Amino acid sequence: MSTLGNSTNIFWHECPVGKLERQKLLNQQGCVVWITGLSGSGKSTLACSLGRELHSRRKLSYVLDGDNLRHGLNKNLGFTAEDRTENIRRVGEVAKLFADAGIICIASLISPYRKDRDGCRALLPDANFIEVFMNIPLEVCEERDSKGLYKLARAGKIKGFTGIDDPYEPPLNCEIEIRQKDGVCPTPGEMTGQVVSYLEEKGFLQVEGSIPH
Ligand SMILES: Nc1ncnc2c1ncn2[C@@H]1O[C@H](COP(=O)(O)OS(=O)(=O)O)[C@@H](OP(=O)(O)O)[C@H]1O
Ligand SMILES: Nc1ncnc2c1ncn2[C@@H]1O[C@H](COP(=O)(O)OP(=O)(O)O)[C@@H](O)[C@H]1O
Repeated sequence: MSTLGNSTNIFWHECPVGKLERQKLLNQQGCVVWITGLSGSGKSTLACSLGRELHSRRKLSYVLDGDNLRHGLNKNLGFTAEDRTENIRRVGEVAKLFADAGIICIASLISPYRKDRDGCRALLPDANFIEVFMNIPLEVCEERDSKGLYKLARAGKIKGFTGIDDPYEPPLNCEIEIRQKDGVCPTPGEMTGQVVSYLEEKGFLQVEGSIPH
């Protein structure tokens, strides 16, 4: 018997098929690619492009996109500091389940607070949490303004917009940084290549003793 959070009298039930067996079936290692950055920095673009590239390599991935999850799982949350923290906590827990399933989980959320991202990292073995920082200047994100939200925030019609009147805390020690070179943003293909190379180098795209199909 154990006590956890607000739940009492709960038990952990071990299932017979474990993570390693699932990974062998998939010939890959479950992990979380956590993409953080300002609105408009290219998180969703990278997440989708990465998912497509992994799929073409017969690797199973799944995208957890902040905007999309707020249509369902997180529809009761807004953008106060408390709600953002709860948003990230929930997605971190879901991402952990996907990684345990052997899937390469791609989470793309602003996730503005360092301690919240670190909390998600702490749910997994450290190497299995790959933090990708979209280090794209605010001016570039604002210039893109694909949803028109920066314009509304500047006009005071959205309060507490990240980067305008709400904080963003950049990672101190991320695994991957996407940044401009000579004032030019990498293309979606280049960003994707950077992440795939990392996954390949660290051995996430294969597993010893995989079961042939
Ligand atoms: N106040 C405020 N601040 C920032 N973003 C806002 C806000 N209001 C709405 N939006 C839209 O919500 C998307 C961000 O959702 P997230 O779940 O990723 O945010 S967070 O991680 O909880 O901070 C974000 O999507 P992206 O542009 O894809 O980042 C916006 O479209
Ligand atoms: N590497 C890139 N180079 C040029 N434009 C990009 C790049 N990545 C994203 N964009 C464009 O910027 C806008 C915002 O991208 P998006 O992926 O929606 O950002 P986020 O999910 O961080 O809000 C979109 O119009 C997208 O096409």
